[in-house]
Amino acid sequence: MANFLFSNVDTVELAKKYKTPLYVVSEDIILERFNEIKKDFIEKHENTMAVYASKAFLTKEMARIVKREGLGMDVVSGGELYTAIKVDFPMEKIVFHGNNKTLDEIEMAVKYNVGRIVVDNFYELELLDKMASKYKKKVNILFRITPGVNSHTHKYIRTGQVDSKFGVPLNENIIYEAILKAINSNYIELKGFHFHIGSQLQESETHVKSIKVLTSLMKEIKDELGFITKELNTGGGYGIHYNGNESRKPLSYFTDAMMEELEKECRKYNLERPRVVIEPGRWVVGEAGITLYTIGSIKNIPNVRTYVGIDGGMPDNPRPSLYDAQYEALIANKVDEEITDIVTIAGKCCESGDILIWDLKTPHIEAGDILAVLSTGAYNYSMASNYNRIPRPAVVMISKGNDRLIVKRETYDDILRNEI
Ligand SMILES: Cc1ncc(COP(=O)(O)O)c(C=O)c1O
Ligand SMILES: N[C@@H](CCCC[NH3+])C(=O)O
Repeated sequence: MANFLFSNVDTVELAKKYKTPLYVVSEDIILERFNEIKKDFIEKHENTMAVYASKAFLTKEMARIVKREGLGMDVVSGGELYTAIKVDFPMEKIVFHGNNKTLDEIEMAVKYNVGRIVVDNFYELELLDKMASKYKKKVNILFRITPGVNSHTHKYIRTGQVDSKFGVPLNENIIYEAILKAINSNYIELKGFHFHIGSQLQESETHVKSIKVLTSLMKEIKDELGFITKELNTGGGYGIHYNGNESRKPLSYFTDAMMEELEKECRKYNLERPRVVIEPGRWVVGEAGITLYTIGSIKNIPNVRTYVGIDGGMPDNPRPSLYDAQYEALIANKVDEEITDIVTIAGKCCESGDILIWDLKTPHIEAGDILAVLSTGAYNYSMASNYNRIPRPAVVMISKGNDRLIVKRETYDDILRNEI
């Protein structure tokens, strides 16, 4: 009987050693992605920078890897920033996002001198101006702009359309006012703009359209306000393979298309090409992670369906119930067995919607088999909860055939830790 090897490590042995459910993350795959970013974006195009969108997957060890590899990091909360602070991440390489940063978060950003604060609205601009003046520091900002393009992805992970909670709307009066306020502040240095149009995108079309929109804005505000855009942060959003036809395209499929459009438009408008920043999250870690579960109860409803129960589900992977996300999976201890059955993988929560995979083709399954769900590296650990008071799984990182624990499995006492 053959076992499933993930990044050259026997996953059944990992399940035995660390128990299940278990997140397994391959440092080898993460490094392949970082190397592709360096070779095909940073070194290929001058005056560029890449920041890893830490919301996809962040632990102290992940932050150390990003730091060691020399990339920047996008954070979206005090908690993500705190993780970076705890590993002495270079603060000038931090980009701080968020549509409603709290005063405490703004203070943290100013105090620790984060490299860029991406300002989402006027309210934030005012709070930031006051905070920077209190600390007598000049802060570097970008404005997040909603470019008004519709991306083809689930509506909950679309962000660039006109009707979005994120960013400054593409409205002349609003944008001019924002820019003038920033320019006239003694404590704010406006470097340029940011857009992020959505996540798990399969085509570069909306990125390219957004570049068109932003360059036209850059031209207009240069003419009208004399403001020169020095930096353009183009967000992330590059898709990966989960299931069916979805694929992870080479990074350059997106970045070359954007750079080409940007250079063309800058020539057309006689603008100097700004520094370009990218912020991939899912593309870096999505396929670098899998989740291992142990199979327990099996319920066969004759002529209807077979439900296969696992020891995790919605709390460690909320994506199927949130976005109808579809995953591929296999029986890790039976990879060479003939596929004979079609089953539905059910999580253990008290929710009918806690189904991880509908109609998965498998060999004959028995209790005790190990299920490996693929492409769970992004937005699984980071979105995990303790629903039904289920402890969060451990995270194991594998590198060059070796495994190491990077996050301990939660205990019941961890769940009760803050309770009085
Ligand atoms: C501002 C910003 N940058 C980067 C990302 C990373 O997105 P993705 O994981 O799709 O690359 C997100 C999340 O969608 C985001 O909101
Ligand atoms: N959490 C989402 C992605 C959100 C992207 C962040 N702006 C997902 O799992 O697909």
